[in-house]
Amino acid sequence: MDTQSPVFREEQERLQDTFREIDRQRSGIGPVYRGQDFTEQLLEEKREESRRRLDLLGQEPYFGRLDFKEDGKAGTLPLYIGKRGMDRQDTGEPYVIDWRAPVASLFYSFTGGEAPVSYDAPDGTIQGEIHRKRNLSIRDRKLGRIVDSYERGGDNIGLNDEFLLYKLGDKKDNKLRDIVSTIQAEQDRIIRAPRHKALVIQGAAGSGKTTVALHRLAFLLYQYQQQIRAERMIIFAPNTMFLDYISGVLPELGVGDVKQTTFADWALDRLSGSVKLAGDASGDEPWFSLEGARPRIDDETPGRYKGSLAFKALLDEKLKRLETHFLEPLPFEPWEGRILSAAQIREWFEVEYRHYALAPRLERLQARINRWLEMRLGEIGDPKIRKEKAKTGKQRLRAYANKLPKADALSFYQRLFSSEDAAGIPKHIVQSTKAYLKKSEVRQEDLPALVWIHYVFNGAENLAFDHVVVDEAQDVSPLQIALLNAFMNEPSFTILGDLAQGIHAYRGVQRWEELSDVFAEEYRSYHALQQSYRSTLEIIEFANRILPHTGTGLPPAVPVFRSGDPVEVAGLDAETERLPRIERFIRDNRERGMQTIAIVCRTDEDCARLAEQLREAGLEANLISENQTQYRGGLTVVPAYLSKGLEFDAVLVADADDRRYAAAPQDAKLLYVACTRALHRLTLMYQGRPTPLIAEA
Ligand SMILES: Nc1ncnc2c1ncn2[C@@H]1O[C@H](COP(=O)(O)OP(=O)(O)OP(=O)(O)O)[C@@H](O)[C@H]1O
Repeated sequence: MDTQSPVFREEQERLQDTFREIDRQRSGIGPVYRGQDFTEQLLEEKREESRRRLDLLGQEPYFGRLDFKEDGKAGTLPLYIGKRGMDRQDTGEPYVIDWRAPVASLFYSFTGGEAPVSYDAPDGTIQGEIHRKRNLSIRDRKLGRIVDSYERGGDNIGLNDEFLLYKLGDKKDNKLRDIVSTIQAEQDRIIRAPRHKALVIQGAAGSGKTTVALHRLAFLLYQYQQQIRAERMIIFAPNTMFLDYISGVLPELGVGDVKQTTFADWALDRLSGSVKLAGDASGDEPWFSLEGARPRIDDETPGRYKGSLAFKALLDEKLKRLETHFLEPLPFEPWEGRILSAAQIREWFEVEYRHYALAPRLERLQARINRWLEMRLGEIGDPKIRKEKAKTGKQRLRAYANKLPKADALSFYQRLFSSEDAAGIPKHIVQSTKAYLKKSEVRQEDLPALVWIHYVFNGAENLAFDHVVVDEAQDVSPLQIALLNAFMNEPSFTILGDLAQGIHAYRGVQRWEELSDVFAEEYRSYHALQQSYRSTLEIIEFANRILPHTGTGLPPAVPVFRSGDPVEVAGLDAETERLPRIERFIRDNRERGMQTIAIVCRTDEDCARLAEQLREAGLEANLISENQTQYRGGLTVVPAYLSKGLEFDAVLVADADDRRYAAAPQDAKLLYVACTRALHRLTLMYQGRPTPLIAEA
């Protein structure tokens, strides 16, 4: 829009006025209080929160304007919508509206037309009509672009997507960003879904699943301020590098303190160091290496079996049996002639303490026997005899305690896999598991069961979550979800993933019902996101060719109409051409302003070799490996299986030949992941025969 136009000038004035209001309020808060007065300290927390809010507003006060005419009221009200809200100090009128406020939902749900609209306010439904929807971009305190995506009575053709396309055309750095200014209606429905639901979201690659889940956390914190606390929300993601990549979004939305972890780290924490992971703990190796036939995946694949509800049922049955026969009480005889009967011990354990989980019950029992002993000692008048008896009594109590069974998750698990007890578990799983359990080592696939047993033994240690986000949920198991649900009073989940990217299908789910079966009917809520925002039309259409080979039966992703360069598939005549071609790809894309460039190889070894070759050629690349904790952006060399969740301006899939990506669902999923990482430019390179997965139908 022309910067000289009356509309631009009007918005410019509004913006200046907003900055004046922000500055006024900011200076009204006063300096930071550092004294000892308790009331002042409490007030300071509130003042600090206001400072943070005003700082955020100061960077970009708002991004949208909606002119709303409420039924029964005179005049149209321009509502300015921002990441945080602000009322005018003098009149108390809302001046900027928080994007999470009920009325702001109109900004997202409205997609055009003159029909009446409504939103749910705390006092009931409010109806009215929209007269204008405007996007405003503000950077460095300056008004940039103004795009009207709707004007009542106007022709409104083709305007709707303009601002979105402008945003999607941006180049990426090393962090995921918030999308508050362009949240789409289908995404908004998920973000604003009620709290007590287990939302399962199947979303195409690039449909905004991760972003939407993070916005949902910000929404829940706003909407349920009294019931939900950030530090009782938790995000589970596949690895620490991914957590680093998404770590910018919540602070941008003004949300702090949400726990972010991987399931393995969380599980190991629960088990407080009582188990050791085997060297090959992930057990991923056979599934990603190229050598030999890749194993078949079914319900008896170890990772899938150990994460199944069938295995949980077996555990529960054995745990129940253990509980009923847990204690065969023996009488306790602290010294000759003094006996605490087995019946009394049983009574304490089975009746008095029955409400406790096994481990705290045992602790209470021991403390009770100790108290009984102290009382008996107190009855002895002669101090000398008392001292003698105390000595023997304590010794015998220690010996007695040693004989009591232990409520220890690893021992129980080891016993379960010892031959006679293992009935019901497929033989090949028993054999392979027994081998490493003997060395007191476990694998990641054992962690859900171990934490489950630990939970049954110990209770939920007050660890109730208010909300749980599980990202890349196609790789998690029903037992994991059931376990997390046990740490919550009522289900409140956002579970998101894409079965077509299920490259860990040997431990994940094949159908979403496997996860939603964990919840009662009234909590289940399934959503599908098909529109993909990340990549150009050309890249999405190309990736859609691979999709049918994944065996998931998922429909093709729907592109936003953002056109770019065609996808390039380059055949090489000789190995000597490979490195120069890769170097050229990097150079070309840098010249064209691409900030993040990834070369995706099939295996870790392929990546290590290429990164070394690039280094020798003077190109320093970040080589991504399994234990990476940070994603740095720039030039990256990454194995396909670790590229999941990330995105890059330009992607080169090196070695897209028929050996590395054969006609098999697992390979198709890997290639699909690799190709869908690209925002603007995608090239595939191969020697020999190209992968059959990209053949045109
Ligand atoms: N409504 C939107 N407006 C602008 N950008 C969006 C929108 N929705 C998603 N995006 C962008 O699309 C890209 C993909 O988002 P995100 O990584 O959250 O998707 P995803 O579904 O989790 O992807 P994948 O499964 O492929 O990892 C991001 O760059 C995100 O900012």
